[in-house]
Amino acid sequence: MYFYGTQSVNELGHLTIGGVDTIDLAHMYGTPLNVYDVALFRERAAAFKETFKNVGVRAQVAYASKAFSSIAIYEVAEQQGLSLDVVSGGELFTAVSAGFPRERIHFHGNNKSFSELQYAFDEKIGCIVIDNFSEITMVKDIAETRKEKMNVLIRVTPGVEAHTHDYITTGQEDSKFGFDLKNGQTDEAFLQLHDHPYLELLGMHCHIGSQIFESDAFCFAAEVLMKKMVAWRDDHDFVCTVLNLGGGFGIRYTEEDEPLHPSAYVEEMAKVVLSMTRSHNYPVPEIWVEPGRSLVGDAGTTLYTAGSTKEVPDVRKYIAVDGGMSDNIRPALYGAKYTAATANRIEEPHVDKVTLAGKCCESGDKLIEEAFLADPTEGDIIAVFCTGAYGYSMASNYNRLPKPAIVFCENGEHQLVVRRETYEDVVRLDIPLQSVKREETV
Ligand SMILES: Cc1ncc(COP(=O)(O)O)c(C=O)c1O
Ligand SMILES: N[C@@H](CCCC[NH3+])C(=O)O
Repeated sequence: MYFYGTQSVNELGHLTIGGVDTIDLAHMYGTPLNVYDVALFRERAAAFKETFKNVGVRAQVAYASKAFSSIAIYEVAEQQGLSLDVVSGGELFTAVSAGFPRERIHFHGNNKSFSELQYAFDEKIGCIVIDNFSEITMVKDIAETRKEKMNVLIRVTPGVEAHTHDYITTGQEDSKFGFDLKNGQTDEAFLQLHDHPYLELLGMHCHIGSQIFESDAFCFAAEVLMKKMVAWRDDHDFVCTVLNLGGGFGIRYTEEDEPLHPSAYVEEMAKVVLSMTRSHNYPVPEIWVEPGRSLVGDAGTTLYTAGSTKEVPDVRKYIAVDGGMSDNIRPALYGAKYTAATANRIEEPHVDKVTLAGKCCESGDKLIEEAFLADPTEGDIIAVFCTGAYGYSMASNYNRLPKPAIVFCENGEHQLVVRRETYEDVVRLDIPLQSVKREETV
């Protein structure tokens, strides 16, 4: 059994997280339940920050909160001295609701609306990462009308094809994100922004994709952007003070995954930046990174209750749980792989091969095609590991399933941080038919 972070086993043979018995949690809060190991999040955050300190560069580590956005996780991020990457008015509102320091909020997105951008100005956030030409027009318009300053970065697609699922690569030229580096769009964006009276161009941003293991791809992206920064200095006498290299650091979902320690990726990138600054006599920029998955992914575990089983003779045994693609779309969307365990008998041999199915009305709603569990039977609590990133944040009410509750565990204590949706929540936006007149039919 592979344990993440503070996971362990207690005297009852139950899985514990943050020193709390997961079976107690399942009984107290119900299932499906997302449980976060807060100490692991803190450890990861500290490791990123420590790495930059050791390498000797100024840095901001921004939590890419699309991975899991809630007021409580923003509060923990704040406590850890992280910055915050938000990608919508809704995430910004969550940050504001958490009282997150505005100057450490960075706003991303390939189609920010005028009102979202105005909201960013209202809140005087730290930086807008500009993605396209219409955004330049809008941001200039807002800044000039209000006569207000705003820091901006230019998002660039550096032409790096990282090895990951097609849906989560973003650094290649044919991407909906950012300005292309090779065809001149990035330079054009630079010319439109670099001497604006209200917009403070800090530098460049790139993010090559998600769940990437090879550090070469990150280092290559750093090199490509540094070269462009040097060219702007040489041609326009403009020095970038910030280089944002995004997130995307891969984590271990199953034993097939062999990531480096998350902070090792940033160490290598920082070294590339330092060596380029030395060889081009360039002032060392502040490096920003945006880890999402590598901060919260393995800190999250989902607890389900096992329900019906079905044997397809000589083919497989299905065991269904009380959630599925509604709380974790990743297996259905990306073919993502996970591991699981029978949390109430965690020490027994996990040798029974089953397909862990969800309860949604879709044949593709399988959480794990080949799960090895300890003789799973109805009523068992099944823990699916590593669900902390892009699980709850991509959850839906498909089949009108209420979204799960979320509990934080740390030092033997637990706290509900997102309550479970009720059936009333599920219909809260519905408006019953009232005034539509029907033609009388005879
Ligand atoms: C711009 C940007 N930054 C950071 C991230 C975080 O990525 P990850 O969760 O893989 O670290 C993403 C998502 O892929 C992103 O689009
Ligand atoms: N949602 C994706 C990652 C996309 C990251 C956002 N750019 C996943 O679950 O792996």
